[in-house]
Amino acid sequence: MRLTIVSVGHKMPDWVAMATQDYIKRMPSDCSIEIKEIKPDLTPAKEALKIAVAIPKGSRVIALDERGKDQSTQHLATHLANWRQEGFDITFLIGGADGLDASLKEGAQEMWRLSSLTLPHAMARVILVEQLYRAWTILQGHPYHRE
Ligand SMILES: C[S@@+](CC[C@H](N)C(=O)[O-])C[C@H]1O[C@@H](n2cnc3c(N)ncnc32)[C@H](O)[C@@H]1O
Repeated sequence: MRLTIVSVGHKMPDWVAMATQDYIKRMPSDCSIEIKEIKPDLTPAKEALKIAVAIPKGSRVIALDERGKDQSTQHLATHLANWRQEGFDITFLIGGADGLDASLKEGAQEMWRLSSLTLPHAMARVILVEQLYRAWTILQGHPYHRE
């Protein structure tokens, strides 16, 4: 199973790269996370064209948006276990300053929110990667996650 994050924003501050890489390198090879950065463009519609090209063929798509469906960390762990069992590849989409284009949100299999707050896209990226790592530790019974 491959987890891909297609995220608008490049040349991110060092703290973003450091935080994401720290969690990414803790993930096992059969549950790896790849981040594909998309250069911000003038409109979400223009960004959508580049995002669509970056989505791996056959991958299920989850658009991240503050208006999306709530997920608990425990739910994420259950999803992760199912995706691994089914051998699904999953791509998460994170928009830029003006959010994701409607075409991407409508075309995605699901739309999730990480919080009811509007997060900066850099923060959404770090939180998503940490939550994927946390979900994986739950499946492993690793002490990183405590109830
Ligand atoms: C600065 S936000 C965009 C805000 C934009 N005005 C909108 O209405 O969507 C940039 C991106 O971060 C992600 N994001 C921000 N807050 C989020 C949240 N609470 N849950 C999930 N994703 C979020 C989304 O992918 C969003 O497109």
